[in-house]
Amino acid sequence: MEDPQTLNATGADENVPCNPDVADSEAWRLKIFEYYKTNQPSKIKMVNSKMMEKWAGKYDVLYQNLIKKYGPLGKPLPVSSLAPGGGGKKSIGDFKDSIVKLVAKAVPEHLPERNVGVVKAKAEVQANGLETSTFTVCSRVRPILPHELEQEGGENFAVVVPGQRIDPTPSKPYTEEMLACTPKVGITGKPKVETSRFEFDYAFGPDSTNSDIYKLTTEPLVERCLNGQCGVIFAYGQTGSGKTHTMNGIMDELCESDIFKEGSEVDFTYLEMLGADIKDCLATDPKAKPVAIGEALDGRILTRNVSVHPCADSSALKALVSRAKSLRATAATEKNAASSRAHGIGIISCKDVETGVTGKLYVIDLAGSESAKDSKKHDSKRMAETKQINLSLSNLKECIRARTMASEPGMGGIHVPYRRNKLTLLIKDVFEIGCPRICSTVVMTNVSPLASDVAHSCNTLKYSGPLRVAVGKGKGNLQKDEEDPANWTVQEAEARITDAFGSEVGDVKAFVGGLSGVQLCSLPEKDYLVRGGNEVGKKVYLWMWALISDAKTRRRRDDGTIITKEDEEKERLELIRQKEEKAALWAEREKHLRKEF
Ligand SMILES: Nc1ncnc2c1ncn2[C@@H]1O[C@H](COP(=O)(O)OP(=O)(O)OP(=O)(O)O)[C@@H](O)[C@H]1O
Repeated sequence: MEDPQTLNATGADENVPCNPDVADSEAWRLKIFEYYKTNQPSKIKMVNSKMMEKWAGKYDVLYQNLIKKYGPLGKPLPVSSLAPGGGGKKSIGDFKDSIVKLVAKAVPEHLPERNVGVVKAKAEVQANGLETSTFTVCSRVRPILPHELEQEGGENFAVVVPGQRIDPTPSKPYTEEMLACTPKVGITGKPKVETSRFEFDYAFGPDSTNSDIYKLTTEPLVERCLNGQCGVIFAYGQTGSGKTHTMNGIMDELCESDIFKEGSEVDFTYLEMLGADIKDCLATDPKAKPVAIGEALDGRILTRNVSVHPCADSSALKALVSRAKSLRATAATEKNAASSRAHGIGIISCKDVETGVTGKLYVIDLAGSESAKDSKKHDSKRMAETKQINLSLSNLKECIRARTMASEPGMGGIHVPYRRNKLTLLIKDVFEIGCPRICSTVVMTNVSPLASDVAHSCNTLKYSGPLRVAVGKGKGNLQKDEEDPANWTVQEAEARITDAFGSEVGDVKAFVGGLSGVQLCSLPEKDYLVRGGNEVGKKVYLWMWALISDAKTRRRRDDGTIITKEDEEKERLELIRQKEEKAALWAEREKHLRKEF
């Protein structure tokens, strides 16, 4: 066999034998092996039987391609000229037009009508008393920005796009896809895209406006808030992916919403949180003490040194929102021209003046997640900030994952670590299993459309998609717990209190005051004392809490049915019987053994 060096091709088009002496596969294998060893040693593993089979009869073409891609034998091209993803002399940016066409092919032409009720449908599962916390997980890809469009060359073109609306199945009644088309340049030097599909409740494209998004995702949360419950929407994603744009847009829409209704009082608070440091953005006293968030013995979340701003009407709320936005923007530019380095938390409270029941709506603009590449140039202070941000984001994801897992039938005993972080502690109701105050949470995953960000976008989408629990999938088949006060209607609450306390409470209708069980659960002790007097009010309050804590520790079978006290007693007696039977058997055996020896 001829020495491969003597067949040395010094240029892409030279000396490559079309019908070479070394025509047999083994000789070509050695030749290609030598080539990789010299020009691309890190890929030497690729010379294997699979490759040889694939290129059988076309080894000369393969060799030509290698020369084009990695340079003539012995003169490898510098690494910097190789495109990411395995390209040759040309980079991904050089194939912009072809890749844009390939991405366009992946986009469906006609989409069926959109289902506009996903958040509400999930709320109905809650309304049955079957689930206390539901998650709707959406994604939004922002448009390419004018300055990005103006950039010549590079990877400033869109590869993340909304895809199909998926046909419904019982476990996935409504699903939309987000596609991430990762551009690559193949060994033949041709561009291609690898399409990854991610499923969400809603996938919003660059044409969707904040107002569209508000209607589908946040309007139902306003209803929650007005009913004394809890709604949370937060934006999560890479720095510069559009979180602040989305959450600010949602707050603007909220100012114009139905949140102002007769008989309710609206308050607004805006906090900024970085690790354990919490700042009240709307504090009027410059010497205000640091904000503190903690948990009371009875499980309520208490905040200290937080300014609460009453809003008489929409223009008062607008003024506060725009002050919070501008303060947040100033803080961001002081530190970094582009980035919010802390979580921004807007809290709207709606108090029913008659009943005192307060609903809450949280609009949370999370600090941007950063990859190692993004934070390479940070100084030590910025690195410490990044660490804090990444820690709290990972805790938040862990809590959502654990809470959604706890919604799967048969998944008992799951720990949700919401106390590890002030952000998750603040929105504890979302994570507490069996929390009497029901919560609807919307997770908005923001991604950049750019080819240069596609790896980060894929990671973000890959992580957030599975957090979604399909409507009715969760514990949809759970047996309703009739003993849990959170499930009582107004009439049931009246009947239960009458059964337990008879005439002791006096006028039971006045005591219950038209509140449902879940509303009664969220009343503080002092309200019970006002309703029933110090002695009886306290008795009813303690009785309610005993029922609530029993409901929280109630055991269930895998099929979702409740294990009642009687069932537990039967189980206990059966265990005793089995133990006694075993003991008797052993006693009998021992008797026989004694006889034998
Ligand atoms: N849907 C959109 N339409 C138009 N412009 C958008 C959209 N989304 C984002 N932008 C623009 O993109 C830029 C970055 O967005 P934004 O500041 O919201 O990102 P971010 O994710 O909050 O970043 P960071 O985490 O660094 O704060 C802004 O100039 C914003 O106006």
